[in-house]
Amino acid sequence: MEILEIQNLTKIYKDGTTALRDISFNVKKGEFAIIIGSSGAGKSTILRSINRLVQPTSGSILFQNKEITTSSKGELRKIRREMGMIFQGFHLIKRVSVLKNVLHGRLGYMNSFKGAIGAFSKEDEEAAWSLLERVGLTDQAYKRAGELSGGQQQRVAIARALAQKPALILADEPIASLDPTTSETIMNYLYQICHEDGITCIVNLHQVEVAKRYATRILGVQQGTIIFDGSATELSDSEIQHIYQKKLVV
Ligand SMILES: Nc1ncnc2c1ncn2[C@@H]1O[C@H](COP(=O)(O)OP(=O)(O)OP(=O)(O)O)[C@@H](O)[C@H]1O
Repeated sequence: MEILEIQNLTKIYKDGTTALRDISFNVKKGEFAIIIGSSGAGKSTILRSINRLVQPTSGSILFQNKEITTSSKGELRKIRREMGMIFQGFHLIKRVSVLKNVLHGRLGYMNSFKGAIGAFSKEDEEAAWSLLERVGLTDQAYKRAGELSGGQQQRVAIARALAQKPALILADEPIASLDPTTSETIMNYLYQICHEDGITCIVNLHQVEVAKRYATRILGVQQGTIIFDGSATELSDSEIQHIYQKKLVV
């Protein structure tokens, strides 16, 4: 079953930069898709278009059969709570506790008054504790998020994304600022939890070897176009060279 259907997506930024050129691809429920490509290829623009942090110039994005590119503010709020987002820089609120950060994953389901005063339900609190347990951080729950190591902060970000009970997780360079061992831990958590819970995941990565290890599908992007779409075993050295090779500008 398709969870995401992207058709003829183009993004031209205000300054005239064409970041995406007429790209089309579908994602099936349960896929762990990894997008690779050199810096500036358009990876972030793809992810940000999917949750409409970026407004596409043209094209269509259907998420669970709902059109994202033209949805109203209210519809977008509902759509976004089913999409967890994980960033390179973690995007936690550093001065509040780890537990509160995880609970913030529930804000999209609360009215703004309850959200503002932090009136989380008992059910939400229990769920947050069990998510912290899944990412091995119950002993850090009352620490301020900013006191944690980078790898621990990314685990909090994963738990926060899961608190949304998402159908889809979008992870934009989740290991770019972490050392190799910590990166492996993060990828293991992300892969395992998505696999166990049937959550579809799209990850942007720079590290091709890591992509090959985890991806059920790899998308290779070059200058705003998808030039490879296949499995890790299909991604040969020459394909990798092709993806990372810059076209000559004449
Ligand atoms: N807000 C913006 N305004 C203008 N151009 C932008 C903007 N954001 C991105 N771009 C440009 O769009 C192109 C694609 O950028 P994008 O960030 O999607 O690439 P990327 O593959 O994610 O790169 P990286 O791996 O370095 O994060 C690049 O040429 C970039 O400079």
